Amino acid sequence: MNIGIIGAGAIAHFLLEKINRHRHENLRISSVFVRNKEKYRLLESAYGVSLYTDLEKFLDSDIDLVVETANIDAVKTLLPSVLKKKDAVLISVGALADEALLTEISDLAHAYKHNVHLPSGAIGGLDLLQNAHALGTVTSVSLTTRKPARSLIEEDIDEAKTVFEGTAMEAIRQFPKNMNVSIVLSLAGIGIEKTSVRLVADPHIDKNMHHVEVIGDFGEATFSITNNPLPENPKTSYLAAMSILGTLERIGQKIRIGG
Ligand SMILES: NC(=O)C1=CN([C@@H]2O[C@H](COP(=O)(O)OP(=O)(O)OC[C@H]3O[C@@H](n4cnc5c(N)ncnc54)[C@H](OP(=O)(O)O)[C@@H]3O)[C@@H](O)[C@H]2O)C=CC1
Ligand SMILES: O=C([O-])CC(=O)C(=O)O
Repeated sequence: MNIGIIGAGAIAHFLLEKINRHRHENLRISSVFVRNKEKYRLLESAYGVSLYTDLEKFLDSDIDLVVETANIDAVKTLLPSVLKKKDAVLISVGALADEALLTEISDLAHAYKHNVHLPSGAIGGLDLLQNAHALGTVTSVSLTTRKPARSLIEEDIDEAKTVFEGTAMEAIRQFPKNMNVSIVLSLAGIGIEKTSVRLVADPHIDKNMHHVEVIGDFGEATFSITNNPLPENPKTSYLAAMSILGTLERIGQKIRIGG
């Protein structure tokens, strides 16, 4: 499968390394959509990709699918055009907290017969949550995220501090680079207004920690992960980048686990 990536930051570099540098058996990144070609010129020789600043030319290049690794604004402005021509994988899932965009995306995906894949990102347990929610019997979903203080706030603190407590909707508004996990969790479960979130800035940790609690008729489930950060962007967990690779590998499979 030939892939086009939007964005060329920490996650994009992870994918270029794992797919192109290590010569992935079934995947190849051939096109990268950027805002500034000069800034990313080295990618062409390092990974054998072509850079594009023109979205239509990028979409008409030799790609089967588009992977977004940019940010929420890029999803809002670019995804509608992408879906008219290609399937898409999104990591800045927080964009879909915007109900109007979610409806537009869903309508376009149906009209143009394209799929939108949302990787689980820096968390897990979404299969359980989706199954438990199938009959509408999940009563509570909560997420507690702890990140190194410097990823969340500028002030120096000595003790862990709750910097946000509220709904996933408000969490992604206030922390668009850190709370995408809360939106994929909401979409898999009971929704953006009902999923509760606590975000803690902790000066004593160097990993991104997520703790999910789900309660419903099925019983109760908890899921905790301590994520190593991506060196190029410590706000972003290594697993988030890996989850895109996992999603891409599963797209072509005939036997799907937990699907
Ligand atoms: N779902 C999840 O669990 C997670 C989601 N994320 C999200 O993934 C996204 C990528 O993360 P990461 O790689 O660490 O981020 P980086 O900041 O390292 O990289 C972002 C890249 O996107 C580019 N970019 C921004 N806007 C556009 C645009 N309109 N068109 C083309 N390129 C653009 C930037 O380029 P430029 O040089 O032009 O600024 C940069 O190259 C972020 O939105 C992050 O919040 C991260 C972790 C977990
Ligand atoms: O990478 C993480 O741990 C989570 C993150 O930034 C996000 O969800 O936006």
